[in-house]
Amino acid sequence: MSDTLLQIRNLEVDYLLDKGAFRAVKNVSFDIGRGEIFGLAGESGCGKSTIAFAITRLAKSPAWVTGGEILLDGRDLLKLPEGEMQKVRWRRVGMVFQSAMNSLNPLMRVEAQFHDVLHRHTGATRAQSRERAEAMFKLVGISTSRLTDYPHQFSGGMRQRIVIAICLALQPELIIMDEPTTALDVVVQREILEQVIDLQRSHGFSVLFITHDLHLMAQLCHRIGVMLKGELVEVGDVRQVSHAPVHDYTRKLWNAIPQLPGRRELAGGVA
Ligand SMILES: Nc1ncnc2c1ncn2[C@@H]1O[C@H](COP(=O)(O)OP(=O)(O)OP(=O)(O)O)[C@@H](O)[C@H]1O
Repeated sequence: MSDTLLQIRNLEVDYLLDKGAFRAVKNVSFDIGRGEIFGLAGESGCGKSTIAFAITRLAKSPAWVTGGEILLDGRDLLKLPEGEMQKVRWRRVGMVFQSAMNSLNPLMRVEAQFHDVLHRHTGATRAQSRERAEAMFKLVGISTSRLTDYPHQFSGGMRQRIVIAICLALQPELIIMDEPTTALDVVVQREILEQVIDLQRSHGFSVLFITHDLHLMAQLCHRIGVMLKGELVEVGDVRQVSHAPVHDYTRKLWNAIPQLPGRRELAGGVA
């Protein structure tokens, strides 16, 4: 088994608009290793979410993948029949999106939502789902007595933890987190992300972490890719990208972060 879990090769994604095709992702290539937290940074509209949707093949019209490969353990996801791809989604590649809190069904008790996902993907019985749901609730720090509650009975932060718990219940090898906590206040954001990192360390899954918050990204990720207008302009380990950025745009991104008193400026990056 290779150390590389996901290989994105020369990915190109267009949005087919009335006025012609708009290329949102241009010849992008990067790898994510097993157990690696890979961050994708860049200003709004540079194509980060388009890549996340392409990996999961959840991109909807007018998005169109026009070129490249997305290899998961060497198999090109872009070539899988939809039925096979459904088995990959959640089971091997979990997703926590910005709007994840809203992805819970308001009319179903949380326990039933665990069962729904677990039964569909693993054929779990109700008792097995309950057991798994309890274990996951403990992991994300919510009392198991609340499994019978409805989503509206939880705070925003708790709902996001629940989505993460459901995602983890299937033990995916890769979790894509696209602005997973942006809608939450900073304290809750940090708490949740610290928890995800703890879980990542104990469970060893890989993470593709997408956020505007470069500072947070530098704290959480092993490697970072920086995007500009659909192109990946720099990829490197977190120390290199933050302390010795090669691309001018990466330097600009760092310099755009408000400096804390006493912070050193290093080669255009921050220390
Ligand atoms: N449904 C769509 N139709 C047309 N263009 C789109 C559509 N969705 C995204 N785009 C365009 O594709 C480009 C990439 O968008 P994308 O959402 O991937 O960027 P992003 O880096 O994730 O931004 P953000 O950080 O704001 O979420 C942008 O120029 C955007 O306007």
